[in-house]
Amino acid sequence: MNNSDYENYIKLKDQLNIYRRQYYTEDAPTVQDFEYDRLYQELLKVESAHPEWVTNDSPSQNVGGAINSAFPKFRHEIPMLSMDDVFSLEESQASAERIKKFVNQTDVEFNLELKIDGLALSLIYENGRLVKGSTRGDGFVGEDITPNIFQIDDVPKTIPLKERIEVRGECYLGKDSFAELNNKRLEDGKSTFANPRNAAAGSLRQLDSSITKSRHLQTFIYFVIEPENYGLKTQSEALKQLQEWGFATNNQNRVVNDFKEVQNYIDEYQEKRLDLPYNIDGIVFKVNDFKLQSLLGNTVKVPRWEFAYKFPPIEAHT
Ligand SMILES: NC(=O)c1cc2c(N)ncc(C(N)=O)c2s1
Repeated sequence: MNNSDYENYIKLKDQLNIYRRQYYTEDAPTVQDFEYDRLYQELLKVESAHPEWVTNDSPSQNVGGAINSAFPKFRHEIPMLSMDDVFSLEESQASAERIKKFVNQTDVEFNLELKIDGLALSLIYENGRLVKGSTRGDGFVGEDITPNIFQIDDVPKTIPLKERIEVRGECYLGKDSFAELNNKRLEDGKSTFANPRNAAAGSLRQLDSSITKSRHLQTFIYFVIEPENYGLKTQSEALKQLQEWGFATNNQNRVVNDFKEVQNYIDEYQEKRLDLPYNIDGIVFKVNDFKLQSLLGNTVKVPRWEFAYKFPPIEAHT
């Protein structure tokens, strides 16, 4: 083993852990997402060549980040996993082929959804009433932010379902609300947020709920946990049911069967993303059939039945 290779790996791992703490815990990253993604892919490459170097504190062994201890902790009954990222159409095609091979089926339907640039959240309802809201945290233990969730207008406080249910999605700040917030902060001589995702995270993880209320946060809910308990058979059906229950859902999803349709969807939203009223940073591929999702299951860190295609960074036109 070349000592400097190992030393460079440790330096890369430590640098990525600093970036993660800034992004997930301090809501104030100092590096752009695409730069973080590039370094993270480099770490994965080194670790696949040297698995014996991998330790528990590596970013590849953890989801999300440390939590703000000021909030009560909330242990997720089912871990809130992240997902694998791919960075090209070819890689997304290869991932889709691997999934088809795993289930030994050539005609697997995928539900394509916009990847919202926000922060993950979980909502739990009992007897039709919202009883718990939490962040992802490290995927296993998140922050109980229930009082703040009640301040988000588009989160239904009651739903027409008596059974206990957990749903998950993304909390985000729309582009206009973000611009208004930063202009107000500039007028008040305060620091501005680097981007809507950090502003949403900083607003949702506020200890003062009235501040959360003032920030006009929004949500897109896109997961029903244990959907078969509610008679749901596919992801596209679950999205429709979530909307009928009163959740804010993103209806730009598309069920696709072949790769031409995937290419069309990616091209369409790579164009449209600049005009959408919220930030997206990619496309989520989900196996549409829940029985196939169960067959595929999860690896230690990510589901096998979903992955994200990440758009290239938007060129800043100076
Ligand atoms: N599993 C994850 O970490 C996800 C993250 C996201 C995201 N940021 N936006 C949209 C979706 C979606 N439509 O499923 C997912 S899924």
